[in-house]
Amino acid sequence: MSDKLLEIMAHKRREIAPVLREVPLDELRELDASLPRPPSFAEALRRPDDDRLAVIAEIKRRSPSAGAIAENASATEQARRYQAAGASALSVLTDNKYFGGELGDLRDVVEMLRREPPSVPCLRKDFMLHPTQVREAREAGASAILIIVRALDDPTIATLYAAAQAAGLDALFEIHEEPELARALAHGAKIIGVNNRDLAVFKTDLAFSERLIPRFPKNVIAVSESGIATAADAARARAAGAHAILVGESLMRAPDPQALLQSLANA
Ligand SMILES: O=P(O)(O)OC[C@@H](O)[C@@H](O)c1c[nH]c2ccccc12
Repeated sequence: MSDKLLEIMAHKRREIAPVLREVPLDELRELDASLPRPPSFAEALRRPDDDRLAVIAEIKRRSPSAGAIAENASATEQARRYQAAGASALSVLTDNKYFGGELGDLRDVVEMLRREPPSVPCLRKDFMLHPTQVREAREAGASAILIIVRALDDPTIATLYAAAQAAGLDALFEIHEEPELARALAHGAKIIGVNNRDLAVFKTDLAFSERLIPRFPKNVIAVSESGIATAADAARARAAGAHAILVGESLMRAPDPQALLQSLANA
């Protein structure tokens, strides 16, 4: 694990310590049954029959690699733009210290999307460690959580995935290198994203997607994440076999995010 990822995970562990408690699977099942059903993340990502790439559009104010991106962006305003451009799903950063987001952003975006259709599924983008965070995600109205394989041991991944399934949430398993693909598959991952960003040096390289996505079993939904800024990048991800791309920084910085999103989807 890179130093930065280790640092972030250590911070996350301290941050959530005060709210940690045991969360039985039955409690998550009851919670799921008591709340409105969120739209399906997995369904939204399967390549539609017109063969366009699904775009997961991310709301991210800053990052350790880029620094400030759009510090004062309104999450709901940005979500409206993505929705209007036909984003298949949204990714909402809820980590505050490193990414400038909060759980309230996810709540606000979900609420806006409920009031103003069409509904779009949301991924809670955060560093998941414990079922308490899964519970928070479901309460906020997320459709999916992120499981970063290289940041977690296998028992923790199993616990998180079981919690997500009990809560009615999909999980995006994030990998970066070959051994993590085997680990994700051993857990029964149905949606796997290749992070093109090497967290050790913060450089992005689409070659990671090109190497790994062709090794996915056919029934797995493939996502290419990070470093996608142009239609040519999106076309590379698509040629590698990606059903979906996850795009943050370039959409947050774009003067016209709708036009960029559409050009990526049509690449
Ligand atoms: O801004 P980019 O390069 O388009 O990348 C988006 C997304 O892939 C990136 O934000 C990301 C990938 N994995 C993460 C894990 C946590 C936080 C953020 C991320």
